[in-house]
Amino acid sequence: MEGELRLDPIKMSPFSKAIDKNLFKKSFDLVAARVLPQKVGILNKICRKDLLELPRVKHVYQDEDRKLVLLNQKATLDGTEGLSETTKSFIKENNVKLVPFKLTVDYDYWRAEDILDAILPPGQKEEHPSGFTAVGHIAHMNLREEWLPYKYLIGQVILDKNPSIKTVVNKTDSIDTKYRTFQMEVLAGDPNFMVVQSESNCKFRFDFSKVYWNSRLSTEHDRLVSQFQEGEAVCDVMAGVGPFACPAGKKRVIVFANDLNPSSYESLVDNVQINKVGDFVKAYNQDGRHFIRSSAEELLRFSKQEIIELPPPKKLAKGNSKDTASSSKRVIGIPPVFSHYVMNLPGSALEFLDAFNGCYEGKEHLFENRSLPKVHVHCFSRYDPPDEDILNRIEASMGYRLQPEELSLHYVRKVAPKKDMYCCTFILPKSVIFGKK
Ligand SMILES: C[S@@+](CC[C@H](N)C(=O)[O-])C[C@H]1O[C@@H](n2cnc3c(N)ncnc32)[C@H](O)[C@@H]1O
Repeated sequence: MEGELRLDPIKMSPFSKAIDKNLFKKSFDLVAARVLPQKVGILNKICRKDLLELPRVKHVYQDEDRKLVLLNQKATLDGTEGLSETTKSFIKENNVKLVPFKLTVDYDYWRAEDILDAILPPGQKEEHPSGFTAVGHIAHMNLREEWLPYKYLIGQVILDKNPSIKTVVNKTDSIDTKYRTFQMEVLAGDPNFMVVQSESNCKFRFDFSKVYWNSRLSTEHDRLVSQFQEGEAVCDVMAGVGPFACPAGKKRVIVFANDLNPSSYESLVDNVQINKVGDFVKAYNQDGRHFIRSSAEELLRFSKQEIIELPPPKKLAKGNSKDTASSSKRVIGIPPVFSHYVMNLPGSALEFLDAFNGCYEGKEHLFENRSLPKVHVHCFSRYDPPDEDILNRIEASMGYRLQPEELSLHYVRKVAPKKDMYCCTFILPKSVIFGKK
């Protein structure tokens, strides 16, 4: 047990739902130096290298009017072995008494990895399944086939060892549903899927069993939001519960955020309110293809208004005069056209690009002093490099061949061994958006 305490294998029946915690109570025979309290400091200093050093185990205990200082696990009771000459001399010169000490640890002491190593069958220990993704209070696991017989035990260990986790779920199918949600089974804890998750300085509340959420996309959310400027308008075609829309709204970007899943839409509306971005983010529940077309008209109508942003109530009270209130209010104009389209539905978003054909037909004048909109469309590709594959798919859908230099590809993450996620950014060609519908 050098450096750490170890658990021997513990036999537990697979499929059992409860862990017998008594099986994890273990005692270890050690040697302690019994000294006057005032000697502990000097002993700690001089014999430092020979003291017990174990994570999460204290090495000094009270024993009536004396202190017991635990020595390393190799030290023998007669003090002849396992100790350096310096420590031996200190013991001799100070007449230090060595006494036996039984160190007892229980289930609470062991880490999830220790417990799983002890209860799972040997041979596969290098990859014990203690990893999970946390979404609010939920630990989301994706257990491999061989661990399934032990799934409830694994769930219980994860629940016991992670104080912020109240529910442990395992994914039971692959994500290929319309709304990118997946079936899950509760392995341990409360069957409560309503979570609150923080990301990009915003709070998101949603039912994890009914909507799409992936904490691994937080960098991608931040990356795109950082490209949006105050006063620009963004069309988030597959917005989910708002991880692009809400942070963008906080930057005073005007966002039309849409999702086809009624549960996502419900949470989106809720999250807009929670994050106080209602002046900037409007939520919709439409099919993305339809939304690309309808939102252009809708924004044009909306741009006849302006957003008047009042200072927060506290500031008003401090200033204590109407003048201060009106001078610190901000008027933010709404642009008639979108500067960005975000389409994060990697399995099929490229196929929605045909909807841009003619979406600004007869509206060239709106772009007189403005840049054409940029599209940020996510996709998967099995090719390396993926450029040609993606250019072909864009052309097949949009009916326009982009030049390689017109397409900027950002690698987002590996989804499976031969499946990478990318974000393709390009400026919508004039002939597409001003052409015929
Ligand atoms: C991969 S999720 C991305 C959600 C969010 N943008 C994010 O980054 O977390 C894709 C979203 O597209 C929505 N969706 C699926 N089909 C759609 C469609 N035809 N039109 C609009 N949204 C759709 C799903 O409900 C889901 O919320």
